[in-house]
Amino acid sequence: MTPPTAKPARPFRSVLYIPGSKERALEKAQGLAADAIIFDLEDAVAPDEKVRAREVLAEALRADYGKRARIVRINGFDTDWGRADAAAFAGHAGVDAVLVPKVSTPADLDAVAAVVPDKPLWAMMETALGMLNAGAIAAHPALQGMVMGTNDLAKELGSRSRADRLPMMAGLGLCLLAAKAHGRVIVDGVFNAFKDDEGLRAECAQGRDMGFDGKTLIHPAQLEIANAAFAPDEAEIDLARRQIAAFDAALAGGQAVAVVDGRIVENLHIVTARATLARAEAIAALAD
Ligand SMILES: CC(C)(COP(=O)(O)OP(=O)(O)OC[C@H]1O[C@@H](n2cnc3c(N)ncnc32)[C@H](O)[C@@H]1OP(=O)(O)O)[C@@H](O)C(=O)NCCC(=O)NCCSC(=O)C[C@H](O)C(=O)O
Ligand SMILES: [Mg+2]
Repeated sequence: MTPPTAKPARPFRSVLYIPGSKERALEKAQGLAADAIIFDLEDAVAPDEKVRAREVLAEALRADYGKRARIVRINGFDTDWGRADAAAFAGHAGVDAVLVPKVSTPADLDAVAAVVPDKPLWAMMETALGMLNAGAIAAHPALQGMVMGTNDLAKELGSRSRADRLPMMAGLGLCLLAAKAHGRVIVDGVFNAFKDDEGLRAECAQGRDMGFDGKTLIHPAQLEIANAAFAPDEAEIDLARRQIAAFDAALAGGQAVAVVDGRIVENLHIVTARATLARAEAIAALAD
């Protein structure tokens, strides 16, 4: 069975990691303004806690998380826990997708898909080999989304942390191209300094400019900034509406080009304008 992997219309502006071992945080997340939650069994859970966290999470996911997408990050299949994690959440009604860490080749996804044939998979993009194979990974039939793992990538590269993320750009760009080419969701990596709002705002703006669908987060205090950064603002919505109206009028007059605010508007710009309005509607629908 191949699970449906077409890019969902739902927004993924804010994707919050929650350690699977933290009951209080698991409960709190039911009321947080996250578009999606990554329930983590991998790096946020200590080795001695892995088995308990799996059991805690399987129970916690029976609760109502509303419209938030529920994604479980399992341990790798090269660890003592990965296969049992996958088996525990295959067929679990409270799980929308399974996130596979450190995906380097499509074969890493094949192995998990064999154990979890009923769920879409997401891939952590965080190894150098994964960057080089991004196109083949994005093309995998079970894949729905990609998550940048910029901490692990920096570790592999031996790069330094910079505000402009210059050392990350090749990897971010390769994964973006791959995700867009195959119609997958792609969300940016975490911003570790979770008390630095200005730094987070700048990194969200950069990610949005590049074309990411949203940002992964590590603390509830980061939600509002990501939700705002990855939503179309009033000016973008207004421009999209005016572009569509002007283009329709141009077409009615037998023209294929309109001009709005001194810039040309052609068919391709209307595709973007309609996508902006659709994103705004999908965000509004979350509140219904
Ligand atoms: C970073 C933290 C360790 C901070 O924890 P803490 O000091 O407890 O924070 P606060 O006291 O400010 O917490 C306030 C309340 O918020 C709740 N809380 C905290 N974090 C979360 C969360 N992530 N989700 C839901 N709720 C959360 C606390 O329970 C408090 O609630 P209350 O009791 O009602 O006051 C901590 O935030 C944390 O553990 N964050 C997640 C870290 C994590 O998941 N890391 C792994 C993912 S990052 C990664 O691996 C990326 C990738 O693989 C890569 O390579 O880059
Ligand atoms: Mg990682």
